[in-house]
Amino acid sequence: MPLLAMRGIVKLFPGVRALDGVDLEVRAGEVHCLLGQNGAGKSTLIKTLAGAHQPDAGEIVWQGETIELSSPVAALRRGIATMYQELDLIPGLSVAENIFLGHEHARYGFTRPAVARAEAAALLERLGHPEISPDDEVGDLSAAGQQLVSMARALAHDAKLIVADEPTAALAADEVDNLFRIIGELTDQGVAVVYISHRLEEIRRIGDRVTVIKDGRTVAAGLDARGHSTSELVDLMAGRKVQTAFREAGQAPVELGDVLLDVRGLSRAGEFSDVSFTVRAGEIVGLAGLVGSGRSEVLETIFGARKPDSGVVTVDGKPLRPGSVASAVNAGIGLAPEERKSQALLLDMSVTHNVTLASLDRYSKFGFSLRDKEFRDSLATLERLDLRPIEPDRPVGTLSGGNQQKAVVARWLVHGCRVLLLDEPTRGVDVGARAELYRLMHELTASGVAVVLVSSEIPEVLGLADRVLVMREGQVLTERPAAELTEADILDMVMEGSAA
Ligand SMILES: Nc1ncnc2c1ncn2[C@@H]1O[C@H](COP(=O)(O)OP(=O)(O)OP(=O)(O)O)[C@@H](O)[C@H]1O
Repeated sequence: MPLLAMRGIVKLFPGVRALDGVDLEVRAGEVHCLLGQNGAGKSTLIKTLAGAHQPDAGEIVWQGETIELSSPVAALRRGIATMYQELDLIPGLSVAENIFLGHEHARYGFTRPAVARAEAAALLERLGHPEISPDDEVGDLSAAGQQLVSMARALAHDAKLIVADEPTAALAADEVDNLFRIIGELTDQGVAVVYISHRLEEIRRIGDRVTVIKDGRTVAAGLDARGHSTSELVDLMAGRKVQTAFREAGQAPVELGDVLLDVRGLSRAGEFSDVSFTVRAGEIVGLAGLVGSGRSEVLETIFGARKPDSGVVTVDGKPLRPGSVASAVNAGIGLAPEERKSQALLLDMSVTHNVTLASLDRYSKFGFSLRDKEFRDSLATLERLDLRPIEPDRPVGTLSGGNQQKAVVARWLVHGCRVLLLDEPTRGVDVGARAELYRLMHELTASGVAVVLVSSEIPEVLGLADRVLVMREGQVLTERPAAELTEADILDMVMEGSAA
């Protein structure tokens, strides 16, 4: 008997059939991977399982019994715990309070804080992170720390099934290893894990079986994860052949032009110090390093969103006004930031409005808005990135996570900048759309755009960049042509701090 059987699950949103009869069967003790393109319905399915969405049709059979999950607490009480993409912890509460929230011993957190603290500390120790204090406020923890609290909460509720939705997206390599170790221990104890990730190599590493969904339907159920090649899985997800090379065979190398962007001695106390590099027209410079090494802060400072304590940024030899986004944008700099929700998108506004946000003056010449042009340009870019559903008037907040990320990147592609700063552009983006993004980046550099790329996926930095700066704790450890570095070199440097 499977631990969980979801059968014929249907979920409707206004105008969208997000799930159109999905089946999923999970056994105790397995890592069951859920694969699908952006917008396929993965998050909707697991929100149904977590009690956050009520299905419009279908049944959920849990340990042989048909059940209804009326709320996340109801699911948690049954032993179904979820770690969402956007973590569902309560920032104003402490670690211990979050862990025991909704627990039948909830009184622990509130009336017997000493017991709650001791149990929370024991759970965090078991998860390999005794340095996280039960009294810390959850909102102050890093993404990895918050995820551990979610995991501790699952353990506190004796979860029999843990759903992890892209848990590694915000983690550094050593944190990923720790997470996989914990997952291994849990499955050895009979806990099942439903695992969602766009990083297919992770599925090879820890997956037992795979279910593939496409357009809200199950297209392959319970495949043996190791019995199928990555390209077979990708083809099942996409329903077509997908080429995912960083560079295409026969693609001519881009001729580099003059230095476009020059960053000299840029420092911000507590974030990064003395960062210097240049980017020539047509060049991609990659910033490798762990989450928290200062890479995003460097990009934001170049963009003027943070003011440097010292240092200068010049474009075409002209210095920018420090701390002025207007000065950076006027000089042709664009930043596609990493945290799409908090920094980049106006969630209630339409897709088109969000994509054209940076280019409004181009489209409103002579005081009237050139709606048709705006519409055509953004539609063409979004079609290339395979935005789903391709409905330009839909509020961007109703798109799936990966599709929101595509909208952020599309904004700067439509805007046509000369220096493009990309912060984790492929986070949460499926393999097919990644391949298209890589092609677009190549076209941009071929037309003379200079690109600075931050990515936590080292193969991506090595595959795309001409030169790589390796950063650790706000310092640049080394700057080398990508061809002279291997993944292992970079990992050694970012973990140990030794410059190769
Ligand atoms: N609250 C909502 N309102 C309207 N439509 C929604 C809502 N939530 C999801 N959808 C739609 O449901 C479909 C499935 O989205 P879902 O987030 O489940 O995809 P996903 O497979 O998790 O994608 P990703 O890999 O990008 O995270 C998409 O078409 C999405 O736009």
